[in-house]
Amino acid sequence: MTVQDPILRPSGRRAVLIDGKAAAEGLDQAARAGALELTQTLGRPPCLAVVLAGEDPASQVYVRNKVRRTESAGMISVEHRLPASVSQDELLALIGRLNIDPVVDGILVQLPLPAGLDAQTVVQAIDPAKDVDGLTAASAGALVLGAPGLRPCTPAGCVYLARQALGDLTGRHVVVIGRSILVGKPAALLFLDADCTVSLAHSRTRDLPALARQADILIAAAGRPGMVKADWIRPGATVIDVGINRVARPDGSSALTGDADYEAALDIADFITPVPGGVGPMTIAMLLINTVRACARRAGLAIPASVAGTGAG
Ligand SMILES: NC(=O)C1=CN([C@@H]2O[C@H](COP(=O)(O)OP(=O)(O)OC[C@H]3O[C@@H](n4cnc5c(N)ncnc54)[C@H](OP(=O)(O)O)[C@@H]3O)[C@@H](O)[C@H]2O)C=CC1
Ligand SMILES: Nc1nc(=O)c2c([nH]1)NC[C@@H]1CN(c3ccc(C(=O)N[C@@H](CCC(=O)O)C(=O)O)cc3)C=[N+]21
Ligand SMILES: [Mg+2]
Repeated sequence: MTVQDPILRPSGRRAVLIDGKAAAEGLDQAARAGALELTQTLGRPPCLAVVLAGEDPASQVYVRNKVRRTESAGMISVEHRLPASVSQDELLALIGRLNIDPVVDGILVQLPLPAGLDAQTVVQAIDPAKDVDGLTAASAGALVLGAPGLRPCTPAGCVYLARQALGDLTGRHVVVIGRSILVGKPAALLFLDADCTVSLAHSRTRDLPALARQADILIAAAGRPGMVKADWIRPGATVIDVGINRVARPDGSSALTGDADYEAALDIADFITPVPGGVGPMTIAMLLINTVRACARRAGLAIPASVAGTGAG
């Protein structure tokens, strides 16, 4: 009898990649169909306003992608670029104008904000009806209560990809690493809503590798490249890697990498999301879906059938 390495999958089969880019393209098409329907009913397309303060290069890349995909889904994108020196009051005044602008359906304030600005104050100024990031107190409260509302995009993307790999998620143990307001905390609530058993881990969690090994679905959202080692993963688990880390390569160029030791994880997990091409594209897809939903709700119309089953909430 040969003794199997308890970690390595006996068959030697490698994990199946969950293709977030393909899933996101499907959702973009759904958003496009919904946007077209609303355009015909309302006589104007759904509109997303993106507020970008400062010059953070990563934020500029994301915002460019958001604008491009919003427009190719047949929606209007209005970009508001402000200098890093913008005052809190100027930013709040802009939010106030966007809140009362009848043709603006969604408002996204790109985070992080430059030093000196208080992100919570600015985000909480957004009209909850236009809160396509799902970050206002009203949206967070609706998520806790299980009431209808706009759900945070990245966590909604994680649930969507987990369902794509596994189907029904009932009873699965989900371990979320990271408790931020943007990702970890709402991800825990959304998986709870999907009838999973959820553990929410963070930097003070004791023996995180042992907890992670209990996960059927491991959500890595700590922002620590390569943190999730092979022996943190239960053989056959699903790994959803939210981390977006830019790391320097020996030749001086830079590469994008997630929070999992990806190459090693391929031998242990059954399903894994790559970085890039995993959760990242899904975040933008859910933003487009939320913009369609916000537009329909604001107009008192039913959510278009093409997007009704796609997002969360
Ligand atoms: N794919 C996408 O669309 C998106 C990707 N991201 C990426 O996801 C990652 C997380 O983002 P975000 O939530 O905003 O980050 P934050 O820095 O706001 O939060 C990180 C969380 O991870 C926890 N953490 C950090 N280090 C450890 C550790 N060693 N062990 C356990 N927990 C740890 C922190 O714990 P504590 O609270 O105790 O400090 C904190 O709760 C980043 O890489 C970010 O770039 C973010 C948004 C969207
Ligand atoms: N208010 C707010 N809402 C956000 O949702 C928000 C934010 N602020 N601040 C920053 C984070 C990060 N984020 C990403 C979105 C898309 C990709 C994405 O498309 N990534 C591509 C690669 C992009 C690249 O090459 O850099 C991929 O993973 O394949 C990544 C990360 C949204 N965030
Ligand atoms: Mg297996």
